[in-house]
Amino acid sequence: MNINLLAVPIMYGCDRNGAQYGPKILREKDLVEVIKNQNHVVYDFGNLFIPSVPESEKYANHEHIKYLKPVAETNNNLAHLVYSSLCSESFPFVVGGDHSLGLGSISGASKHFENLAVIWIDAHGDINTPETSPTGNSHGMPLAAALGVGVPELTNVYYDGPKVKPENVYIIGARDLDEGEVKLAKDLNLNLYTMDTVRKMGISTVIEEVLNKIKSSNIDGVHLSFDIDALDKSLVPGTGTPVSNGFSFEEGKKLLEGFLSTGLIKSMDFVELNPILDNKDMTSNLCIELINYIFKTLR
Ligand SMILES: NC(=[NH2+])NCCC[C@H](N)C(=O)O
Ligand SMILES: [Mn+2]
Ligand SMILES: [Mn+2]
Repeated sequence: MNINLLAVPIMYGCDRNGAQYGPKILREKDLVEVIKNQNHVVYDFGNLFIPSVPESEKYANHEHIKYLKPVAETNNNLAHLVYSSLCSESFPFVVGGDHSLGLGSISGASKHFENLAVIWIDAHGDINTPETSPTGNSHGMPLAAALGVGVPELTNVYYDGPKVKPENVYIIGARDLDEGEVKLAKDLNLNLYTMDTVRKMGISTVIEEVLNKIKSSNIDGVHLSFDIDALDKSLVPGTGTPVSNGFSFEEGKKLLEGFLSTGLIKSMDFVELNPILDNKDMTSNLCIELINYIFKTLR
């Protein structure tokens, strides 16, 4: 397959120094070679330009959302790269950076597809709004913004209005949802498979159910957004918001393969590696292993 490697070294969405170095360390660990060795052609687009804004201007654009302007601008640029990749029949693999970039990916993919579905594998829902966010960090908001909920600067990224319908959103592995997120998921009737639900149903049944729903709803493209904090806290010290009771490495692989082997996934994010927080490269090494597996199973 042709793969467009889109690296987005952004940390404005998590406000935690280090997340911007995800692409750098993964490249040092032969990211490009790893993908090529799984029989893909890689077009490395280099690092997306991230505007530099001093910390003193964190709240210059909004009283509660940090770095709103550079986050919106970055997502706008990313969206166009994702859209262009899809137009040229290349698979956009977006490497973060923090999860605020999920908005740009979804926006680009949704311009290309008539009816897009989004699978969001994450310990978090990332469906906060300025009103519900406990932190003001926009990496907790991208999925809400893609659904059309939030400030116009985010909900109107790339083109005005919602990018994905609530019935086409699948959140898997959530175990740290804020109060307002639980409410929004309910109000919009999102397909929410919390970790508790996954444990009750079993991973295979969850995969099967999600795929059946997608196949029966005239979806023409699926975007998979993978936040490494979906994995258990003990496995990923190098991420900004780790949460216990997460997936094991084997479970993570099983989930990824379950979706990637179907041929339905047309674009993907891989986010939230923070090398500065890492413990002896344990997380970045695990990321490389996962990425190897992703491109081994991608159809
Ligand atoms: N992509 C992430 N790791 N998001 C974590 C979000 C944490 C929390 N819910 C917040 O809004 O700040
Ligand atoms: Mn996330
Ligand atoms: Mn997360």
